[in-house]
Amino acid sequence: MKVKAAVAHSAKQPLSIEIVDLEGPKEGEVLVEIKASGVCHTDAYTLSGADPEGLFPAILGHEGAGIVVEVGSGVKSLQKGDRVIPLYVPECRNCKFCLSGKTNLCQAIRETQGKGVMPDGSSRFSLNGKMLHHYMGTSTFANYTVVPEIALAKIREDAPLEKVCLLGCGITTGIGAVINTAKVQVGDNVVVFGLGGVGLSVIQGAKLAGANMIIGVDINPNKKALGEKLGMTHFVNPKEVEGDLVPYLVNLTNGGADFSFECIGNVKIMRQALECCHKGWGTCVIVGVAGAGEEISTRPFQLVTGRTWKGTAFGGTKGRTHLPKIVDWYMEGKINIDDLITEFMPIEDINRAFDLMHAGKSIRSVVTF
Ligand SMILES: NC(=O)c1ccc[n+]([C@@H]2O[C@H](COP(=O)([O-])OP(=O)(O)OC[C@H]3O[C@@H](n4cnc5c(N)ncnc54)[C@H](O)[C@@H]3O)[C@@H](O)[C@H]2O)c1
Ligand SMILES: N[C@@H](CCC(=O)N[C@@H](CSCO)C(=O)NCC(=O)O)C(=O)O
Ligand SMILES: [Zn+2]
Ligand SMILES: [Zn+2]
Repeated sequence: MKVKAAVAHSAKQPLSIEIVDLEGPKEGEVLVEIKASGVCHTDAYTLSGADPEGLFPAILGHEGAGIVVEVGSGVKSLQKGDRVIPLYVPECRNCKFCLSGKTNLCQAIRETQGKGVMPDGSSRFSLNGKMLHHYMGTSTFANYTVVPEIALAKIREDAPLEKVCLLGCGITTGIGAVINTAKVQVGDNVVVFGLGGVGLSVIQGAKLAGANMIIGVDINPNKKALGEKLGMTHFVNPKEVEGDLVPYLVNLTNGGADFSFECIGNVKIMRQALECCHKGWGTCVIVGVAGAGEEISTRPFQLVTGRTWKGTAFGGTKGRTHLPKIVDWYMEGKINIDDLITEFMPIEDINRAFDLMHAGKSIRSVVTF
């Protein structure tokens, strides 16, 4: 079939709206009509050329929601008409990782996903007979996409897809980082570096968890108002801090953060995020994605004296099991999605979504089809 897609022909180039060919779903696969997709910083990261797994040409996008149109042979858990959110972290419920009960990082199809193809090693997308790569197993910047059954969370019918698409990545990642990964407790002091869609969702997660101080750190002062609305108690602009940021934060928290979250993807800030943690027990959660070849460093003494570095993908969320409940939280008014959407725009305008992100003028743009 012919579908409309924003194609990334090569790194650093604007996306190009094209009519591309999409093959139907094969065994264990599902054809989904994508109704809306958020634009996450990770899409920009891959488009920038910094992603070691970045492949071109590709159809990017991993924060979508849509409706099942057709299921391939053997698909049992979904049927035509089901509302779904594609998962870049699938949940097969059968691999060593799923069965461990210790992680959400299902590895059933990770290898082919990283190569930009479906589990059988081929792509469903092509343009003028030339193969286009899938991206993160989801490729939501197209009005139709094919996704493995194990990478689709079925959600309730009455959820607005143009809103809950953001649960496909940023908001779930931020809230999950707090609840699943850090396990923030009532009264904890939390520092969040980077107040984009992810960091602001860490703030709302910390508020839900009953944190005491929720300190947001961002170089863009325009993030303050929304941070405060979502539960931030203190805003720190590093450009306005006299002296070093780390002792400033340690002093502000009376000894250091119980938990810090790096939601930028900057390895220098990852160090500051670790070092502002409380001696003896503070934990820094790495959420941001850093470019190819970048490494984190600190004095081992920071770890010897009781600080911990850990990381999270999709906020530790098991998509098929947990996302329906997180959609319920939104429908019940327990979590905020609406305020994080700064603009809806047709897919034709998707390059403006990247421009707004780079200019610090958006939280989440949502493209519709
Ligand atoms: N681990 C995961 O599963 C996961 C999921 C989603 C996103 N991410 C990553 O999380 C990061 C954040 O994503 P996002 O969509 O919220 O991005 P975003 O671009 O919307 O937000 C980033 C924020 O960081 C701020 N910032 C930039 N440099 C800064 C600095 N030096 N000091 C303080 N603040 C600074 C920006 O002003 C902006 O508010 C990205 O690296 C993204 O790739 C990871
Ligand atoms: N391809 C990158 C990895 C990027 C990365 O870490 N992605 C996160 C999700 S970011 C969503 O916005 C993730 O889920 N990681 C786990 C995984 O990729 O298996 C690289 O190679 O550096
Ligand atoms: Zn993302
Ligand atoms: Zn699995």
